[in-house]
Amino acid sequence: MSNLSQQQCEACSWDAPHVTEAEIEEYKKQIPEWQIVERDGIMQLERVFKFRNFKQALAFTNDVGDIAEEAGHHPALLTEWGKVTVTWWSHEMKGLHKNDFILAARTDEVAA
Ligand SMILES: C[C@H](O)[C@H](O)[C@H]1CNC2=NC(N)=NC(=O)C2=N1
Repeated sequence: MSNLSQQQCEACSWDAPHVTEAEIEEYKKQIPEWQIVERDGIMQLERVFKFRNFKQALAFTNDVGDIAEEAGHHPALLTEWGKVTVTWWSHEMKGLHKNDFILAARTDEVAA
C-alpha cells in the first residue's frame, strides 16, 4: 500500500464508512506507535509525543494545527510541559475514517 501520509483525505460526512477491522490492521502497520482507544463508544487514534520543555511541545502543537487546517480535519490536542497528546477521530461520523490514519501518519512526519 502506498505511504499513508501521501494519500489524499476524502470529504467525510456523518454517513461515511467507518474503517473495517482489516483496514485498521493494514493501516496500523504504518503508524505502529499509535493506540486505538474507545471513549464514549467512539474509536479514536491516540499517541503521546514527548519534548524537552513546554516551548517545544507548543511548537509541535502548532505544526499539527497547520496540517489539520490544510486537510480540514482536526484532532484533539492536549499540550502539557514536555508532552502533547494527539487524538484523531472523525467527529461527524463518531468513529475512525481513513482520514484519521492519513493524518496520524502526517503527524508522525511533523514530529520527526
Ligand atoms: C465544518 C467543518 O469543516 C467540519 O466541522 C469539519 C472540521 N474538522 C473536522 N475534524 C474531524 N476530526 N472530524 C470532523 O468531522 C470535522 N469536521
